[in-house]
Amino acid sequence: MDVLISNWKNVESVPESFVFPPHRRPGNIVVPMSKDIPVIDLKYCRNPGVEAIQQILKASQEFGIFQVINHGVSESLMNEAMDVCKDFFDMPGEYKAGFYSNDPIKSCRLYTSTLNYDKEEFHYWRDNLTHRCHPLHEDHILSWPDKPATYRETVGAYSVQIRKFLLNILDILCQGLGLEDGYFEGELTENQLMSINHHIPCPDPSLTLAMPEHCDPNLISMLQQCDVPGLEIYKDGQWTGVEPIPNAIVVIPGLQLRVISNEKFKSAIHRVVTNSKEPRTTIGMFVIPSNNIVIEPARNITRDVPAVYTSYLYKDFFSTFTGKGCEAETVLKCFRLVD
Ligand SMILES: O=C(O)CCC(=O)C(=O)O
Ligand SMILES: [Fe+2]
Repeated sequence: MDVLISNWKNVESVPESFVFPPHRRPGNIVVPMSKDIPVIDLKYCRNPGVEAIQQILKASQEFGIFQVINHGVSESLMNEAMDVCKDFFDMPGEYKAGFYSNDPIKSCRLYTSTLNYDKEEFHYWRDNLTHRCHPLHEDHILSWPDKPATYRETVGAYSVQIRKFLLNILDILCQGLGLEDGYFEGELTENQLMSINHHIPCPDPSLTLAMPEHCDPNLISMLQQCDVPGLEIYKDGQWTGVEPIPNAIVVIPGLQLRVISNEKFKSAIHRVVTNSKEPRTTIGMFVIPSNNIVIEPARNITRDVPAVYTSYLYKDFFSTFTGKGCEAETVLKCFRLVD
């Protein structure tokens, strides 16, 4: 069978290599949609009011995830970006094969499950296309799909608008934490990856997952869900769904924000489940520090309270993260100063 699940047709049962051991299966439990995850209305503001700032801070403290509406990113551009991403996964297998790679160094790679496909015990029900998209160097753009024909133009414009949006959110968090102006400018936000997930309908969603339980290891992430649910967060001992709201942007502060905020902020534990009816496509954008930047609890915060974490290089955090099976608490423990 073809490795890429987006090439599979008429799938009648879950192949054995995608069936999880019983204790890791999502099972048949119906997970309700969360009524609590904050939905923050920015009313198209470049300079959001005090109320929105307070809401974003509170959401970062209590949930480590929130949704934003009226965010200023063009709705038609969001729809066009989703369309070109879906169209890419609908392209013939021979075209997509040119992008297939499990090499994390490659600036554009298409793979199934995880980059560890060859060694992992069981596979996740997803295909993923990841590529760099900041700065918009021609070298990067030339590595992106050239089909559908509008992919590069649309995704280029989308990357720029989403970056503006995420930097604006970081400015708000910077003010809210009382950090010096421009704290997140430069190397802390040097890289940006676009990560498109595609899941075909799964004949038995109780047996497998589309993405494992995880926290995002980077600085901050955004997600554009399509209208098909699947994203869930783990809070207060249970899983709840993140409702797909048309044109909303989901924001997840990453583990680096948890460290920089000295544990004031959370980074939501999340996973993705499959469904048997419809394909699901989502676009994620990850803002990532440069490898050699020092990450530490912000000094403006640790003037008054003890630092919870030691200083480290981002690359050391990231290699520990992948080395420890992407298990957030285990990794954070390696850099903790206090229990
Ligand atoms: O596709 C989703 O809804 C979530 C994706 C995600 O969590 C990730 O790519 O890190
Ligand atoms: Fe994630």
